Amino acid sequence: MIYSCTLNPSIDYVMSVHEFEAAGLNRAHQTFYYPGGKGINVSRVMSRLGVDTAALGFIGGFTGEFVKNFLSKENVSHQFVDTGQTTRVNVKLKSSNETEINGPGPNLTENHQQKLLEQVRSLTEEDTLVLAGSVPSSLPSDFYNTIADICYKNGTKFVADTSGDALKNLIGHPLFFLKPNHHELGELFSTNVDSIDKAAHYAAKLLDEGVKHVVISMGGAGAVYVGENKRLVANVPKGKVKNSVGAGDSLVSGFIAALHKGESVEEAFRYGVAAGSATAFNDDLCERDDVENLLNEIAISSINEEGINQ
Ligand SMILES: Nc1ncnc2c1ncn2[C@@H]1O[C@H](COP(=O)(O)OP(=O)(O)OP(=O)(O)O)[C@@H](O)[C@H]1O
Ligand SMILES: O=P(O)(O)OC[C@@]1(O)O[C@H](CO)[C@@H](O)[C@@H]1O
Repeated sequence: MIYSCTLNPSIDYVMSVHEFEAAGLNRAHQTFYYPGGKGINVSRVMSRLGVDTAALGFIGGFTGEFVKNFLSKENVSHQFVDTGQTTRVNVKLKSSNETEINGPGPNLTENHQQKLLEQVRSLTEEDTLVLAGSVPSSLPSDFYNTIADICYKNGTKFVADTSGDALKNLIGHPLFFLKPNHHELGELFSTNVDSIDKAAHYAAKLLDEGVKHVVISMGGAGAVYVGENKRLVANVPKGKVKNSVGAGDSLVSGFIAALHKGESVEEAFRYGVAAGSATAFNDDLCERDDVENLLNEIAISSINEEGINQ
């Protein structure tokens, strides 16, 4: 089973405003409410792609009820630890560009933490855990590492999608899959990753640190895969970007879902990029048909010492 874990879920309140004016009264012409948080997005996409999944994490209050009901309606299983505190609402403001305001997290006690860690301890080598998103400030800063260590001990495949210190502290742990975007990769190595070659170069360093599969997403500029004896590059399909929220999570989900179905690394990479773009071209997260309709538009080439090999 593929589990996701979201330490800091949300309701994503999406507001579209024609011409946003800071410090003025703006009226939205369209609004949506979605369950949010990176792990939850991974599970929603996973389920749409036909792979069994369950969402773990911390949730509470009336907003938490909304998230749970929404997931249940979509047939996404969930086993959240109840915090008794209102899950945050993250504002996604769409106008000529996108502005996000993400709320803080809940106050999580030792008891909450132990309940979640107990669930992680019950996973086996048959399972994959995708831990994704920010760490509420009430948790120890090495909480990702604690979960990574439990997974390593139990043979559970561990996938992480986070940034900043949580990402930095994880380096050196054996990870099954990591998908930083090129900015996050640059931050890790204190450099500017502004080309496919540089992305492949620094992604390979993550392999040396024990990561099995690395994908570097570069927004509209393509994506790079680096794994054992393999370096690949993908273009992204052309289309009108409506929503970048959850595009990275969709890539993670598509890649894991395809590998889980027994696809090759090349096909899983293509599937992941298609899922990312299908979400970018949609108001909500991608549907399976949207993803599969884009597969033909994505070319995968290998990168060798001399550059890209068509
Ligand atoms: N302009 C674009 N055109 C087509 N696809 C895109 C575009 N921007 C993003 N995508 C799709 O979304 C994927 C993830 O994008 P990006 O590199 O922005 O990741 P991210 O920063 O992790 O995303 P997020 O904004 O969800 O956090 C890309 O690999 C691609 O598939
Ligand atoms: O505050 P975090 O945990 O870093 O990110 C949370 C978030 O922005 O990430 C998802 C998109 O990737 C959204 O659904 C959600 O609102």
